[in-house]
Amino acid sequence: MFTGLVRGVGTVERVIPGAQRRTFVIAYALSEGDRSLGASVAISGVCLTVVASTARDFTVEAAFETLAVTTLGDLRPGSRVHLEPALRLGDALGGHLVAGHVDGLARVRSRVARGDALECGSTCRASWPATSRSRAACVSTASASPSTRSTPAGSRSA
Ligand SMILES: Cc1nc2c(=O)[nH]c(=O)nc-2n(C[C@H](O)[C@H](O)[C@H](O)CO)c1C
Repeated sequence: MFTGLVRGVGTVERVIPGAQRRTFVIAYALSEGDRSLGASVAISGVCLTVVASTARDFTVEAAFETLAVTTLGDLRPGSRVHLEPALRLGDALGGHLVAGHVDGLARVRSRVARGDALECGSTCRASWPATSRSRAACVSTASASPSTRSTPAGSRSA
């Protein structure tokens, strides 16, 4: 589980294509506990598993289904990604509980600066789950750091 509060920005160093998945090497010094093999990390809001790590970078793999419903397939060497290690028992929640399981894509229709906040209007696809589908237009606001929290992380223009 995650809070949705971004803890850092990593840079994609390498993208390795595969038949059923894509591998990303991300430059970012996760703490030792957060980069152990099998640890979950939210990469721009998408929960992935660490499959290799060093003191300066770590590696994750996105399966074809993950690539189909997120923006991860757009990542190239040099792309920047939002990072959040998984919550541990006892951590302060801070934000809210987020699973990191992305449902689908939305198209951002508008971006309006409102003081410190950025209001984004987006259109959800009909294929979204019923709970989301009932809201044909979603509007989200973020009161801090508009550039990192303005749109649903991991979503791509539909
Ligand atoms: C823990 C985890 N690890 C991976 C992974 O290593 N690679 C992958 O492709 N998908 C993983 N997932 C599921 C994704 O979070 C999920 O497929 C996306 O959020 C899209 O729903 C999860 C939940």
